[in-house]
Amino acid sequence: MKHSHTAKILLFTLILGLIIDIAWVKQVANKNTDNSISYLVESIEFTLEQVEAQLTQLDHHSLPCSTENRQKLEDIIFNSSVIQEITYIENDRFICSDRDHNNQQAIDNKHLKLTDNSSDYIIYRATSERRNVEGIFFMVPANNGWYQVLFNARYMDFWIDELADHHQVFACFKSNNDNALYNCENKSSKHIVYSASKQSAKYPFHAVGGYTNQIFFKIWFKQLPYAALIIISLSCIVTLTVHAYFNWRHSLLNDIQRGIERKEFIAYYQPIVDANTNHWHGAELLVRWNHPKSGIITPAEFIPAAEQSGQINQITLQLLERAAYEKSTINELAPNSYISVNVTASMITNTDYVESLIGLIKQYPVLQNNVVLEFTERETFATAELGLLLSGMERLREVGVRWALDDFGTGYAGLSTLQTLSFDILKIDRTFVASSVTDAITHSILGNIAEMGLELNCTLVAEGVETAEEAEHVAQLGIQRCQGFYYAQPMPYTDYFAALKKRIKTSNTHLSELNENLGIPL
Ligand SMILES: Nc1nc2c(ncn2[C@@H]2O[C@H](COP(=O)(O)O[C@H]3[C@@H](O)[C@H](n4cnc5c(=O)[nH]c(N)nc54)O[C@@H]3COP(=O)(O)O)[C@@H](O)[C@H]2O)c(=O)[nH]1
Repeated sequence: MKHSHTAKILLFTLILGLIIDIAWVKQVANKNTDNSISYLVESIEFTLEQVEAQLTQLDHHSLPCSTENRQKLEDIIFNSSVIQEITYIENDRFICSDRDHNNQQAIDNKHLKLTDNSSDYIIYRATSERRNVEGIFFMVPANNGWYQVLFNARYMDFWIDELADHHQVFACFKSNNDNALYNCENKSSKHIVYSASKQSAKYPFHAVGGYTNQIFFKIWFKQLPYAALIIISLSCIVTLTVHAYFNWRHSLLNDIQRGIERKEFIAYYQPIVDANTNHWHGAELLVRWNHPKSGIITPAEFIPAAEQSGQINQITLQLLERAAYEKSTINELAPNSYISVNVTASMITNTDYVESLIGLIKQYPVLQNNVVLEFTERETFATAELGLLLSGMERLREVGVRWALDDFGTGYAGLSTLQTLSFDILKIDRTFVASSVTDAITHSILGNIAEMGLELNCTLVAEGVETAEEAEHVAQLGIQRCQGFYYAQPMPYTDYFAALKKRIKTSNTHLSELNENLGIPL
């Protein structure tokens, strides 16, 4: 991998890390705002509840302005640092307060305007003419009038300001008729990124809070050193991993290419067996890489890379060419047996590649009428490609190729696709075979798959048969052929040839007779 690519990945991951960090901080700040606003509303509610509780403890059977009650009002004020005065009001007149007794003074019009609704509680901010102070007036209904509690507005402003600052939000408190109890215009007027509002469940006020650009960047800068450390570390790890992966992949692809040039890819043969007679009808060729340093390498380690890079096309041609030589020897024992080779659907939609397969089969007549090509149902049959696939399959049929659908039952091919492509063989995926013995549902699915395959006039092969029980089970369902470890593991050509020979010898039958038996047509 080039250095410039490494630098680009590093830059990309750093920018991505920063974007994720900003999104994350925003997410946290939004959540924090919602919680903070709830907390602020609860704090104010708690203060008001405490005052209200003290007022309701007063003796309402006696007159609100009795000496005893006024003494209690004085005690409430004495014990509070924020309440400046409590006045009892009736018929729009001051009746008494903690200080004055029965002065019957009329309430200022300004207050009257705010107290003309019928709520249980009233809260507003105004200047007290009598006391010449600015305050928050909280009015609690009592007897036939109201207790008017005067909170020191400056103290409340300071307190709310501190709470908001501590929670890193701006906060405003407003009465329900939008009279500001705590004015935060200066703080919230500009560039609000997020705001939320919460209504008090009990008292007629609500809180609005949120954060501006300025607050957001303050929060963001505060966490930046830690975030930067994490972002830089993760970016380095991701870059190094990607770098290592591409280097590994690059050297794997180079190695595969070298393997192709030196013809290191060979086929292992796994017999395909008659479910009733145990005769070997043919074999599936499974590729192995005979690596000069690592020995035999299984397909899982190189097929995905080879398929992605397209190198699988060359490998398959080499495998078939080698199989042509091997098949000519096998023909001495079983001339009618077939070999089954894995291809991908995309190979068959590639007309040039189809022509090279045809050329190879024509070059080696031993392959004609003896080759089955199989591709997996897991590959999606895109509708646009179905036509190409069909014509590729037809072209290859002309040189005697038969078609098998691998992993049948696990993919997306619908009935109409199966009918259109008209496979000769359906290979039932091993997952259905394995659990059909123990699981009743899979058992009936396997039965249905078998029925469907037979209706489509296909020869059925059960894949992955591992036990005698599974083999018996498969035969009972009318599945004609089996493949799996119960019969034989995939093996090198020489072992396969020796095993085939041994089977023929021990059967104590004439070789010519056997050849006829082995070659049961597809
Ligand atoms: N495009 C190509 N793909 C190929 C080629 N050769 C193989 N492959 C695909 O690689 C996958 C893995 O193959 P492999 O490791 O060889 O495994 C095969 C068998 O060993 C295994 N198998 C067979 N019987 C049993 C069994 O009883 N139990 C069990 N657990 N596994 C068993 O199954 C694999 C064969 O699968 P399938 O092809 O679906 O018949 C595999 O997907 C191959 O397709 C190639 O040349 N080209």
